[in-house]
Amino acid sequence: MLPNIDLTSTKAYKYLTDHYIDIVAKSLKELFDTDPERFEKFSLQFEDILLDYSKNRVDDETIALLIQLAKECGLNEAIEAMFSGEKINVTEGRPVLHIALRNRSNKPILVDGKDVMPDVNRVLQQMKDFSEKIISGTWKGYTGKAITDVVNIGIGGSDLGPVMVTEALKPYKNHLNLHFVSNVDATHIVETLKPLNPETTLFLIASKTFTTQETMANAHSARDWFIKAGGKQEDVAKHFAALSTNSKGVSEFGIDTANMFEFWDWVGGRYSLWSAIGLSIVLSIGFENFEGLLAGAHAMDEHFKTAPIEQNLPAILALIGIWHNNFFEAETQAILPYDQYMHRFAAYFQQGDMESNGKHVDRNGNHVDYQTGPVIWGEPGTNGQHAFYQLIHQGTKLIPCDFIAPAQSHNPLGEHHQMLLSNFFAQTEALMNGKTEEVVVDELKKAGKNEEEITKIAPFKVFEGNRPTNSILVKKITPRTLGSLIAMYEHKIFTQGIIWDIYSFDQWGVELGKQLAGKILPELKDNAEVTSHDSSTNGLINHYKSWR
Ligand SMILES: O=P(O)(O)OC[C@H]1O[C@H](O)[C@@H](O)[C@@H](O)[C@@H]1O
Repeated sequence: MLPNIDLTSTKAYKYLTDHYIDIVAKSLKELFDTDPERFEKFSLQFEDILLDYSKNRVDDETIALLIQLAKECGLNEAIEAMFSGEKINVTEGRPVLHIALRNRSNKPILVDGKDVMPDVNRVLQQMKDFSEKIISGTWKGYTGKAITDVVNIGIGGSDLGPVMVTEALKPYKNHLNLHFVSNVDATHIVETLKPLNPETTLFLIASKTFTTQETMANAHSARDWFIKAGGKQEDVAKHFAALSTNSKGVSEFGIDTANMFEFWDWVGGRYSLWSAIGLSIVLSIGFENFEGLLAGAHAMDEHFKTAPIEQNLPAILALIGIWHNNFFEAETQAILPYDQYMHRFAAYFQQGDMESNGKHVDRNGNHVDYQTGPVIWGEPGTNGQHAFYQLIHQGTKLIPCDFIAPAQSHNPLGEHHQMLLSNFFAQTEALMNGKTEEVVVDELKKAGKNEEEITKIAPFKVFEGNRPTNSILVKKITPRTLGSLIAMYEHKIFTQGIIWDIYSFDQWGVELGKQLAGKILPELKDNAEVTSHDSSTNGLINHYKSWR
């Protein structure tokens, strides 16, 4: 079972509250000046991933206390509970076993006394066989032509992971064109289908539940498009496959269960890219590369499970995050990849983190009296620098940032990569050191400004600095490294959920909107005046009816 704790009553939390007062009085610059070992001390390496967390407002005592906090909150016991298949997703009565999907050791993992690994391996084999046929062109469409385009229809966890990974690993891509349709806005499917030929298009209907409104609507429209273009009902089997836990729903839709790639209720949607949901990834980069991704994640799983907290990358990232979130009262966390291929990484972890830890009820069902999950956001560097970094450097809000960059580019063109990385290094340095008034005045003097001009302009050019950042430098974005990176963030989220005493693996918060939309949909069918809601909702609906 997960440990029962009262976060703010732990000894470590109380010590950290006092310790915070000492730390806020010190600047990051001072911390570096007084400790020449800081980088060595506060950086960790796992395979080809270097995490430098020295540019955070922490000292030896902070780290020791944060580690104590993790221990008092039962992190080690919780890790053991997850890996051994305990039903730690209590509100849904399920284990949490995305780690089984990438368990390359094949050591048995039991759910209700049954090893899940044979099923995991069976579906992986099915994905391998299917993808080889599609990629090699031996699988033919209804007019005998090979598949050229794959459309994944899914939303949330059945979309974001595959989109993010296929983009991040584009250098490994084969000849197949990948498309992703998620939004119920018809524009998404209409625009996607416009250039496609039904004879050479394969649809993957990706939905854990196979009941999600958006996905079902898009799947039906895709099938209508296929039939309208000349495909027959019996041809559907050659052009539609399902990735789901719901075999009944799949056969009711008309997809042959031979074309169904199964997964299980112990895989959370936002943790499902390692499951059959990853079929679009396999089709895009081939099975071997997908195995590389799984192996990277598995290696990180082993590290998370076995490394002591002080050397444990996900745990340290989580603790630094808690320090900012609960003591510095930072509301958000930026994820800033200096890699164009990783442009959906932050969007992916918006779901991963915010759907997991956006909870205000603790594991006893009581309202928490402290902050939980942060707002996650970010864009790739250097684009972000020319958009929102102004606020990070000089705004009134504290924005802890994770900077991520590969040392080796997949596109070594001229000096581009050095330019990119010079920005990566410069930003965290600038955020840490800032620019004092003295330096600003000196620069203005050198630029020939007079006293009056200097007094006027100087305040605007001062940077306070002291802005915390993590730098995550990887050798190269390969399937293995990406797998490790994703798993690192997954376990960071897990660790924080444990310490905040919340359930990270349910998502009741997405239900209310769904229910209400289900109630409103029939009210939109005719032009009768709607009066069943508040005046705003009624007013909006009736106005919509008058305009359509
Ligand atoms: O794969 P499904 O079942 O279509 O769910 C898609 C998404 O639906 C909801 O928004 C949530 O439950 C998400 O966690 C999930 O990823």
